[in-house]
Amino acid sequence: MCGHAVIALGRFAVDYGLVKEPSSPETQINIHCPCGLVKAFTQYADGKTGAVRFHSVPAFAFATDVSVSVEGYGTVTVDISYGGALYAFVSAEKFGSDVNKSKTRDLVDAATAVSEAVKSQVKLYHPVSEDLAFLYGTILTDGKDAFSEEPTANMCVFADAQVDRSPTGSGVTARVALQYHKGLIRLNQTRSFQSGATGSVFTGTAIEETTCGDFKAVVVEVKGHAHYSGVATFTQESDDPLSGGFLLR
Ligand SMILES: O=C(O)[C@H]1NCC[C@@H]1O
Repeated sequence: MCGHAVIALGRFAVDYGLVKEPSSPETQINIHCPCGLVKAFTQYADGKTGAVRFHSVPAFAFATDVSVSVEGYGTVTVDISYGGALYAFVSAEKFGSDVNKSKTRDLVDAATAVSEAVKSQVKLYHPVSEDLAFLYGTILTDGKDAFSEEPTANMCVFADAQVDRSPTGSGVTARVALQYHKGLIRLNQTRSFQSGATGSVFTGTAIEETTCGDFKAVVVEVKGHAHYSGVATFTQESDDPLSGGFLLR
């Protein structure tokens, strides 16, 4: 699930007329993601769209204080949480790094090694669907999980060692569920989450208690801004050997 994309699609759906009669001050857009229904609410006034907030699927702390043996780094203790996708969370400090200042290469290497360790050493599970029981990535944090008005930073390294340029919608959801599980934030207490990569900010709030199978869960509201950067047309020619795309590692 991509919360960052939900925020972008919330604006796109209104701006490109997918919603026939948008309402002010907000228009609701229901988006069916692989993890379930995500409700987006797009600010809309005087014909212009603005910030988008969404309500997540039930998010829950899967396991806390899990020790894994990480190649090149030794034993590392991580938390694992679900916010539409499963992530491992660990403070960058554990690797002698700073999520805001260290070289991206160093952060990516540490996060990727953690992801590989968790994938091979921890049996993951999701009560709704086996398809959701995989680790999407590792989120390195600044360790500032106790409630504060100040933003807390994180960097998400997901899929094939890609770095998220946003604070990660599904990652913020998972991190809020983790903080709520640990009693570090209350319902309706909003925190700001800043991307260690770009400095962009989302807010995250646990708004409702719920369950997901046997897990105590919360619905999380994530809010952010998306901006247009262009319009593109892709073409696929039948004789192009690279028309299916390629991946450089
Ligand atoms: O915002 C998100 O949830 C996504 N961004 C990249 C990784 C996640 O899918």
